Amino acid sequence: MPSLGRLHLITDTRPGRHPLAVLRAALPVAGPELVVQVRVADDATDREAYELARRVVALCAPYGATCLVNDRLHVALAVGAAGGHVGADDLPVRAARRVLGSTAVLGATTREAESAAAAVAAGASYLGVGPCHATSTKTGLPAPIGPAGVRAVAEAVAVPVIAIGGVTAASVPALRAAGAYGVAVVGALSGAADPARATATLLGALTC
Ligand SMILES: Cc1ncc(COP(=O)(O)OP(=O)(O)O)c(N)n1
Ligand SMILES: Cc1ncsc1CCOP(=O)(O)O
Ligand SMILES: [Mg+2]
Repeated sequence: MPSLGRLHLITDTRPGRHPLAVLRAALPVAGPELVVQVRVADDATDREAYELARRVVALCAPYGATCLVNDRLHVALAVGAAGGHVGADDLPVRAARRVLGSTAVLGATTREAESAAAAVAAGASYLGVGPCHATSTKTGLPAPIGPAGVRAVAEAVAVPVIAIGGVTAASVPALRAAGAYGVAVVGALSGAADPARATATLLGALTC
């Protein structure tokens, strides 16, 4: 299993956003610490997901960064991504592991200790835990769990915990202190005036 980067950049494909420009800015700064999760809107076609993922894989390779694909594991396999991420509406973790194979990176979403342990037992190699804080990027989420919720999960499992939801550089120290191995962000990089600088700031908070 490849070692996991600490900064997970989730592609922002909302109108007016520029996921590949953000990625091009982040890659030289973060290199192998960057995990790029290709996430497209639910109504995007598989072809659109494939074309974006194919480009992300090619951009990541020279920097040693990792590409994962959210939800659509057939796209992950088709583009040669390192793995995928699944949540409650996606393939169950055990089925996802069967699809991706034993050596792939497989992330699973969880927000409490019991389901976290079950996801790891089923084959998850890391956990996406949140929402930690309020976010405007995804609707319909339960209340934020905060650093205390992250701690409860991190204490229950031995795999890396990636905190997600409203994460900024300012919130990273408390999440790290709670046991998060890394963070996943959309807005903190996609909405930054200077994504390269924002990447450096987030990385600095993650690795100090
Ligand atoms: C790192 C990480 N954590 C959580 C999620 C959320 O996954 P999911 O609950 O399946 O929701 P969607 O992202 O599919 O809308 C994630 N993508 N990444
Ligand atoms: C996909 C997802 N799942 C939980 S929060 C979230 C979005 C996180 O986006 P942001 O970093 O902009 O809050
Ligand atoms: Mg999902």
